[in-house]
Amino acid sequence: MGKQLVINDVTLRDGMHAISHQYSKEQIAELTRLLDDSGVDIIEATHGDGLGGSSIQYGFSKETEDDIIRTAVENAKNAKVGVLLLPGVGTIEHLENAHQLGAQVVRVATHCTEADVSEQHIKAGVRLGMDTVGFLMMSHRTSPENLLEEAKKMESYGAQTIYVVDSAGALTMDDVRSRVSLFKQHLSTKIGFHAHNNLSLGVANSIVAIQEGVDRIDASLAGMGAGAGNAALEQLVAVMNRMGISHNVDLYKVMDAAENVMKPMMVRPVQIDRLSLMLGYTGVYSSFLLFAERAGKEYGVDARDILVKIAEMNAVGGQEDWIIGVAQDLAKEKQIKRGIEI
Ligand SMILES: C[C@H](O)CC(=O)C(=O)O
Ligand SMILES: [Mn+2]
Repeated sequence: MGKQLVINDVTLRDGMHAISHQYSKEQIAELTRLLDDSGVDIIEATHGDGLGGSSIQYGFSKETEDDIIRTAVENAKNAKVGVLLLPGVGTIEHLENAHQLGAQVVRVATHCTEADVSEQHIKAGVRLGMDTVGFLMMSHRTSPENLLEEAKKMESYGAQTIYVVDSAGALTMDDVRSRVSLFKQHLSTKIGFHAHNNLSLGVANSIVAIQEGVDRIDASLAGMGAGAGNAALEQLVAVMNRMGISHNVDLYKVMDAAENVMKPMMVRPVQIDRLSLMLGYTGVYSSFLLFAERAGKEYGVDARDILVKIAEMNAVGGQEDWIIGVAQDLAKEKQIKRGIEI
């Protein structure tokens, strides 16, 4: 536990999902200053779905991509600013632009069984001299052995760090242990872990990952992130302090930032409620939460039933539009049943 853990904050990227990508420049500036002053090592700032994410499919962000990155870069004195890139949503041109604006870290994210689509983007990150990370999303949807095979592809493209990403907050502690320990045994890259708190395991799973030897951990102020949020930075730091795990973050500063600044900014409280719990329970992508909630209200159906169907369909990020179709089908079924009852 002696080594210094790198904290990659995602308040300004995963947190974008929780605010429907509507942070203002002023909010981005304030949160960046607080995070930077607290000692986090990396501040990731983009649309929730990464570079190029601002669109009808994922939802438009309030500020432009350039303004989000520029504002974070201007306000971070010590921390590196990072960006997320999903090949196909974002392009190498987006990455070159982000790099020009001062981003130093790129995390190239693919579904856990599709690492091969990351080759060009990882190579581009390396060519630009960026700290280049492979990010294997929805890691619960494949076996630890297969996840390792996908990670090896990212390693062969030049990724310097590779993440186990629990996008649905569906991994249990043993699931995290088995995945991270295989990475540790067989990869020569650094390793990271990204949690979601849907099953209330965000901090616990992060600690298991640290015990298994990860080098980087993601967290966000008050857990600000998709679904029930990520591992809450202030909670994680408190636990790490109790366990003697080395890191650079000041506990009081992140406690104050979470309580005084982050929580009042939340539009919908980031919490474990029946719908976010259902994401972890069924293994659905956390960023589907607000889409399912809206569709449930609009079509008069239980949003939990939408998530059950979406899980059966094995939906992945980018298939947000399926949610509307499922809600319409459920509404029709409900009408038919009512008709029969009448
Ligand atoms: C695009 C996703 O929001 C990336 C992420 O944070 C996850 O899969 O979890
Ligand atoms: Mn996430």
